[in-house]
Amino acid sequence: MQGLGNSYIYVDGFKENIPNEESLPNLATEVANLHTGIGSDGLILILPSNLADVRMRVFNSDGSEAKNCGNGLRCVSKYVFEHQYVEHKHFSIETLGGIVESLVHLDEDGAASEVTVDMGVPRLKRKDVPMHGEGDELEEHVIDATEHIDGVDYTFTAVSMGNPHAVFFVDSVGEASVETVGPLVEQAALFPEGTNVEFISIKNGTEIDFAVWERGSGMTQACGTGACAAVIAAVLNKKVKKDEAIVVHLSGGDLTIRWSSKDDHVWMKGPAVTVCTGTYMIDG
Ligand SMILES: N[C@H](CCC[C@H](N)C(=O)O)C(=O)O
Repeated sequence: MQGLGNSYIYVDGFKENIPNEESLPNLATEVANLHTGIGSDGLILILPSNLADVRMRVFNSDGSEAKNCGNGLRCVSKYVFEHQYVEHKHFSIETLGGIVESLVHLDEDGAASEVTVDMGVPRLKRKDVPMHGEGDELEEHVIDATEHIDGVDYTFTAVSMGNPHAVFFVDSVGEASVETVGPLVEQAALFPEGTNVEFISIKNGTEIDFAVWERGSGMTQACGTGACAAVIAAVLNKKVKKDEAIVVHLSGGDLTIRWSSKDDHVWMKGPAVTVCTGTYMIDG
């Protein structure tokens, strides 16, 4: 399945025997491989849950397990609704980053083509990103440029949506050095668990252009948690307003994000698409 081109191989843990724990990182890397596997940004497991209606586990293409995945949440929502694992259009999903609420929107054929996810409250304390450094409250941070980051001073805002994000403001997303600055920030010592890296430019009060270098997967077409982090960072830096429905233009398409001042929750709305189903022969 894919959400705005951010594709994962989804395994239905209600039907399949999930391989043993230690084999999951390698399985993620294996199935994600375009040439010797299937080809995706990673692996997502759809599982029963004791805490919510269903549970989602996310593995990046490098095998690392992530605590949240916005595009994944929309596709898991579509899948569990259409497979009748949930009784209503509104249900909860357990992730390592917390429990979120999902609402599927049906098209004229009764398919769940769009999904709204209440992504919960963003985490803005340094220790919750997590990010090293002094002071608890996050304000705009300057990362010291070195010669291998073309010697330019970059500023970014760090936000957690259950997973870490460093959001950079650039004049033009098309000219951003995503493939050079992205991996350097992803692995910067500042972030003990690494980080996803977003590059955004503010088009106007309700639109943001967006590119992303994902932790553990590299350049992807879209990052749902990253789009949420982008809007949070834009509000914190007074470039857009809370409660406004902000359209984030990602490479793979648009997401609508709103940070509500009523409950401080972040809402994400966007598409979810089933590409194909099949059987994968695990080596050995
Ligand atoms: N690479 C992310 C996980 C996938 C997030 C992204 N695909 C999304 O849609 O939010 C991380 O390691 O935190």
